Amino acid sequence: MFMYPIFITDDADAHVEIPSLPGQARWGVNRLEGFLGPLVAKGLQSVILFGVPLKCNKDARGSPADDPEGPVISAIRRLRTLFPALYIAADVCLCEYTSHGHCGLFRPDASGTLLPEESAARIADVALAYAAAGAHCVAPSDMMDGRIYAIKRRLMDAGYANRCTLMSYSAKFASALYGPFRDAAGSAPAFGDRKCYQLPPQGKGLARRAIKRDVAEGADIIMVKPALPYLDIIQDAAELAPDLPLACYQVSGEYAMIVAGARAGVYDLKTMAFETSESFARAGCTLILSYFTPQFLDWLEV
Ligand SMILES: NCc1[nH]cc(CCC(=O)O)c1CC(=O)O
Ligand SMILES: [Zn+2]
Ligand SMILES: [Zn+2]
Repeated sequence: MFMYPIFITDDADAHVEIPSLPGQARWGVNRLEGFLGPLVAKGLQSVILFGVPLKCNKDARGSPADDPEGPVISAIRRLRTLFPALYIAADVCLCEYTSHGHCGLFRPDASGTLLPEESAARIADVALAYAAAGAHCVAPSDMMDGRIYAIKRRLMDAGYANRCTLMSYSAKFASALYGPFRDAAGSAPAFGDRKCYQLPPQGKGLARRAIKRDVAEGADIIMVKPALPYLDIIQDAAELAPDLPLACYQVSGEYAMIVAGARAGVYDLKTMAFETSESFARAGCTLILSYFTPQFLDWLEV
């Protein structure tokens, strides 16, 4: 049930710890064999890749996102060769690659308005590039309207729709819990926030509509993010999309909070990691994106 989020940077030999995300690091492609080999031997089934470009030239269109020599495409290719049985998902977004740090494209006239159709088309280009590189799953986290249909259409037209799963971050809330991730990925917005395209925490109806819309647009997996504060939304998604796998993302801030609480003696780390994961399963999840995945491989002794 566990999918492990990993950060791939564009320095091929890098292994740099992320202070705000204890135990997690940014990895270069040359380090992936040593990093993941022991985990695959212990039963690791799947990963989701996040690109952390530090050397590239970011621009308004997020051009480095689908650079064939970029970290994500290089990592997909390398992992397919190294670990043929590993399921490889790739997060698809522009914020790590845009000069403004936002997840979509802006109207060029300084009005600060996003361009939903152009953004969805650009996201679809990036998703197709990851699918063509060998990703088993593409997971758009940008939240631009219409992106699921745009990606599905593009994958179908290029002959990849039956080879690449489309996992939608359907109910992604504008959360305070993404801080460590933005630190890790260098993707904090240069101005403003993401409240125009991520859901407000009180928006239960909006989340339900977003889930139904993504099912109708062709999503193969629905995701809810963050996880613990949104168990009701997970339960709603299980009801609204009963025939699709349901994922949740226990995000960076949730992970950091659990680790910090354990260090402060509030609870035992392992007990708390199990309790939260069991609550996701109870609410209806069949897939959990978790930074605890390597520890679960030990704890569960698969
Ligand atoms: N497209 C950005 C993205 N993709 C995954 C996360 C968060 C993951 C985490 O916190 O672990 C974010 C952060 C954001 O929306 O600002
Ligand atoms: Zn983004
Ligand atoms: Zn706004």
